[in-house]
Amino acid sequence: MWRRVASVSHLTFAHNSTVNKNACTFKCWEAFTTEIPRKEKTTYQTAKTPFITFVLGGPGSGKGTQCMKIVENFGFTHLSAGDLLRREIASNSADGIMILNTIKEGKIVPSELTIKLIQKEMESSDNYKFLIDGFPRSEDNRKAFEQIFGAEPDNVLFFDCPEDEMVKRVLNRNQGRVDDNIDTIKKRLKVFTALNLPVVNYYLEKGKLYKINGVGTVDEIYKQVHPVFSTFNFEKCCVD
Ligand SMILES: Nc1ncnc2c1ncn2[C@@H]1O[C@H](COP(=O)(O)OP(=O)(O)O)[C@@H](O)[C@H]1O
Ligand SMILES: Nc1ccn([C@@H]2O[C@H](COP(=O)(O)OP(=O)(O)O)[C@@H](O)[C@H]2O)c(=O)n1
Ligand SMILES: [Mg+2]
Repeated sequence: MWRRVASVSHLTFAHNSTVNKNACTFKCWEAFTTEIPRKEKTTYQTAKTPFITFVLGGPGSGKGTQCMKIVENFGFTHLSAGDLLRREIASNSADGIMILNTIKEGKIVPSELTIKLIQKEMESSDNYKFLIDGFPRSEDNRKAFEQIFGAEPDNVLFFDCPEDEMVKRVLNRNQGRVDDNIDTIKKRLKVFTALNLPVVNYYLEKGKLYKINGVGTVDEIYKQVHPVFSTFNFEKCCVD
């Protein structure tokens, strides 16, 4: 039932969310009903079960903003695929120019490259709760992740936001991004509809999708997000 993935060696992956949830519940029980000797605590911390949430939504739908609030409240590590790719451009890596051109065109960077960056961050993290923001952006992203990690996300958030609202937000974002201009936004919206919505539908059919109304104030939207995670009792059981 459990599989250890060699490349993410400090994390133990479960095959489905039920198993993961039960593992977490068990740890809560353990932590609050027994005096745990130091040795057992160490064992628990080295055999962590990762909890993975994919965060999906169109450009400007509020993914990054809501991720910050989830991090504050539940102690997740936030991995934004776009931020990791932009960091790769800034580091003048061999792939930097290709990534820059792809982002300028609003297209999707080859899956293996994005996954390699995500994987590196997960490997170097002591945490086991990960928000993977802006990924998977295509069925190819999704399938490649499953193949490389041998795991699926525990749950998936989808911020549903009308196009005119997303365009307005992106044009006001002021982060100096090469893709936050009207020409690239139009391309990104087309890519979102053609390539990302099939991923959203895939997780909807699997019963893993939490569709969030992305219109309203940040706090109003977060009110819908909080219950998705509070059911897992992270605040109590998952203090690192
Ligand atoms: N609920 C909201 N209402 C208005 N503006 C928002 C809201 N949520 C986020 N923003 C702003 O919209 C822009 C895009 O948000 P961001 O979180 O970066 O979205 P995404 O990561 O989905 O592209 C940012 O400038 C952010 O401050
Ligand atoms: N999985 C991903 C995520 C982002 N990207 C690229 O990075 C760009 C910016 O992604 P982002 O997630 O930072 O964008 P927002 O939705 O936050 O505006 C995308 O438009 C793609 O060009 C990608 O190729 N593959
Ligand atoms: Mg973002």
